[in-house]
Amino acid sequence: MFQTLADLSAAGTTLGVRVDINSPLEDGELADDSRVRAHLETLSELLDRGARVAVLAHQGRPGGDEFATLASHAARLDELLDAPVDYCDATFTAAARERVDALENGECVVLENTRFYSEEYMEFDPETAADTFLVRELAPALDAFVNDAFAAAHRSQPSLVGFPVRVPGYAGRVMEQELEVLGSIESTTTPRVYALGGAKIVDSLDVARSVLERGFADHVIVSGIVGNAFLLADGVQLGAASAHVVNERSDRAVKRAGDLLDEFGSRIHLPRDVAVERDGERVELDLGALPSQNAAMDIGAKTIAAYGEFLDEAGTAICNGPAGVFEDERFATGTRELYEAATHSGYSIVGGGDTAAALRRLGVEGFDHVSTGGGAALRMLTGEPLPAVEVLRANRHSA
Ligand SMILES: Nc1ncnc2c1ncn2[C@@H]1O[C@H](COP(=O)(O)OP(=O)(O)O)[C@@H](O)[C@H]1O
Ligand SMILES: O=C(OP(=O)(O)O)[C@H](O)COP(=O)(O)O
Repeated sequence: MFQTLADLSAAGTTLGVRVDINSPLEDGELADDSRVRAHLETLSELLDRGARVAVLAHQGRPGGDEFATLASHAARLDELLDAPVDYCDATFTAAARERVDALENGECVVLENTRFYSEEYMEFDPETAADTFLVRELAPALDAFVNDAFAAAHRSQPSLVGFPVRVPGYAGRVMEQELEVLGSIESTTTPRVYALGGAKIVDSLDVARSVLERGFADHVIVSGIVGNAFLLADGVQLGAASAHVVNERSDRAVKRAGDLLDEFGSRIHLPRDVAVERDGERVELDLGALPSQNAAMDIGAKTIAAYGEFLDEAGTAICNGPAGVFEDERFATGTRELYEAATHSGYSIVGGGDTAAALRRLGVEGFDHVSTGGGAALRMLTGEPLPAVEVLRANRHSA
């Protein structure tokens, strides 16, 4: 097991608290604060108990269009938390350490985007991560480390796996709750239906193989780019545009999907129709009416109806990835209706940063558990260990 906040004597201690507030931005500003809100429980509890909190987090990826400072995240936390929240435009330098040292009990400072520092975007074992500048320079300013960043727990990066080597490590409330729900899938009610969509083809293929091989999945229903990969594997001539969207993400996806169909085809269900753009409008095409010059951007009504039957009868529905390009209202139908149907199952779980944002945008509510993680949730569902969790379990420092 691992230590939680119940094991932590927080009053008067200086804590490094790693959260995942990696969020959609618009013009460099926070466009969706769901992940920020997800961590309010942990941060409020620690601050109310008199801790001095230094928040560590990443935003975007180097070179990506959502790579930005955490200034707007800090401002939103200052609005949402009762305690004073400051922002420091450094992460591990002397300036950062001085700012952390200056914290009073019940105060919080958000340190700068960890990925502004090159080693953070590399993967290391915990001991090597503990020797990176970020961890080596900042750890002496901390009494303990709390990891609440479930959504990044699949990344073996310094700010996620290095600190528990140097100071006592604890799971935050988000981490604790996510591990409890996602770690007990195999004890949920059957039939279990996994709805895998979105763009993370490789992760989704990993999940599909794992849950089918282990007998966790009674049905896997596929949509999104993932569904298109399976259609191509099944010999459906979607068209060059759809094939390009699949192959640019993974040149082995179609082969891997084909292998899964060969081994588990009776439990994998593919779209029966897709939606494409034609003259600016949404047009739904049966598979027999393909190929299409334009890419398949959503699943069609026949698919929604067929998948809805699986979901209505499901004891548990586990979902990740939008069914279509939900950002375009013309192609949001599949996501809206498929995920509405998923909430009618006995127990419904959904994961993914974009998926959760899609559900908020489309007004879909009623899931029993909305995970903060996408890739992390998928990795967890494959039964693979999460590096940031394993280093907490190692529990190198007693409580
Ligand atoms: N048929 C499709 N063609 C192109 N993009 C798609 C399609 N279906 C879904 N998407 C895209 O998938 C993205 C989200 O997928 P993903 O990152 O896997 O979700 P999450 O972050 O929830 O794990 C969305 O931006 C959506 O536009
Ligand atoms: O948004 C995240 O992952 P997700 O898109 O799988 O939910 C996490 O913050 C991890 O970010 P990364 O995939 O850039 O390492």
